[in-house]
Amino acid sequence: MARKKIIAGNWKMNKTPSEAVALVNELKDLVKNDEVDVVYCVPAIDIVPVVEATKGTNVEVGAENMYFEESGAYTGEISAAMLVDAGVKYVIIGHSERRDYFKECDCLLNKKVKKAFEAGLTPILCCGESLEQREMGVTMDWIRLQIKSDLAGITADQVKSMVIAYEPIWAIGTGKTATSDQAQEVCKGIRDCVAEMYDEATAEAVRIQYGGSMNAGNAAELLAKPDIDGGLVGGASLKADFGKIVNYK
Ligand SMILES: O=C(CO)COP(=O)(O)O
Repeated sequence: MARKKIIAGNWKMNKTPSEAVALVNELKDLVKNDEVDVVYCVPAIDIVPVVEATKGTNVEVGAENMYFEESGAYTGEISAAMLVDAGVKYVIIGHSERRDYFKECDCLLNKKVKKAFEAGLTPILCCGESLEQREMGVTMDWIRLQIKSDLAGITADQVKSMVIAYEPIWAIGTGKTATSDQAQEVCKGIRDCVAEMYDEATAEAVRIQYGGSMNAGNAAELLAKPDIDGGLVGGASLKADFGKIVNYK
């Protein structure tokens, strides 16, 4: 069965609650497309108003992060149960900005992935290499390590339902997109890794996005590749361009 494309915006630390609602309303008609899944991953404080503003539309809401503990004394953190209760369906886990600036390691991310599934959220697990790693020729070794650690103990059925985002760090926010061939090669490598860890059926089902300077101009070429099942879009998700990415065909 063909995998349905999933185009997700990652708003990062942008948009106040009132700006968020204004953006949702601005994009409402532009992002209509029932052939793809459309997701807005928004800052925690924007979740409640964005869930409200997207009611009755084709857009689902995601979080950009969460903590793995159930509840308790974890000042500043947000639990999976809070996200679910607020109407969130997806959660980004292990974005390179969190791995880098907030020192999130694979053992923590594995706990977050487990908790997300336990709560009924769909994880969007990010992986990707630095420029130095690419130049050293260890891109796939590094990504395989990330995936194997972050998915430890996760079942085949869970993996079938999740999303993996390949985001080369050197392409994030730099305007320097991976070529569609480079992106395809790694997305295929990720699928092969899933096949090895689980089986062919799981590898065929899991959706793999590309992220890194995706925009209205390059989306169609990237999304035409056989192993690229969608995009995780940063900068271009904050403007009308996002509608063009969703309607890339
Ligand atoms: O990090 C990204 C999405 O998670 C990509 O960001 P840009 O699209 O701004 O490069």
